[in-house]
Amino acid sequence: MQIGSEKASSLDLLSVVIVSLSDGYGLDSSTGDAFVENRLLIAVLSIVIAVLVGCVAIFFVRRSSGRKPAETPKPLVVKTQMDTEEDQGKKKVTVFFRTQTRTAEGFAKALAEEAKARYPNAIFKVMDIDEYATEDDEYEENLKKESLAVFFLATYGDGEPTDNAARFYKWFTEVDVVVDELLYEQGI
Ligand SMILES: Cc1cc2nc3c(=O)[nH]c(=O)nc-3n(C[C@H](O)[C@H](O)[C@H](O)COP(=O)(O)O)c2cc1C
Repeated sequence: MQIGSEKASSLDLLSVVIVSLSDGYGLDSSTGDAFVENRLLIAVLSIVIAVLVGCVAIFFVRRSSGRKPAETPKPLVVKTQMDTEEDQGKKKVTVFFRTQTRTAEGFAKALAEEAKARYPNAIFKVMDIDEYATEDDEYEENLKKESLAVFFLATYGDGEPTDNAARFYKWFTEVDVVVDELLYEQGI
């Protein structure tokens, strides 16, 4: 080790520290000596590690710079068979049911099956009236889109609607009053 005459390398400095530490803490002096003797090996290992770290860094930098910015996903528009058929100008017929013990549902499905077989140019759909709309306004909005609507509605008590039709029944009777008033005003 030549400190003073030539500029000391960092390995020289490390050797001095390890030798003095091994002396100072009463460690086996061979530890420090072994380090000093294997300086070349340590130097080579340090270079190899530095090169490896550099390669890994370059790899990550290239990978991140090569990545395209995330594109905003386009809304997925899937045309259902129903949409396509509607585009072709087919009539849309919905068979509604309201039921307590499923008799009306059975009738609605039977009618739709029979009608499908007889009228291939129309689209038939069977639907629980309770699932047709979530808001009252939607009944009118959706019904306007139907070419034809058929209702199988079971009644209970004194001609009262079933539980699953209470909301539709309320809307329908209110609309009925409005329609009656309009007809009355027009003298019909
Ligand atoms: C307790 C009870 C009350 C009924 N009340 C009426 C009624 O007020 N008016 C009516 O037309 N039918 C009434 N029905 C007949 C049902 O509407 C009929 O059985 C219907 O097919 C039942 O349909 P669902 O199985 O789809 O619920 C009543 C039936 C039961 C069992």
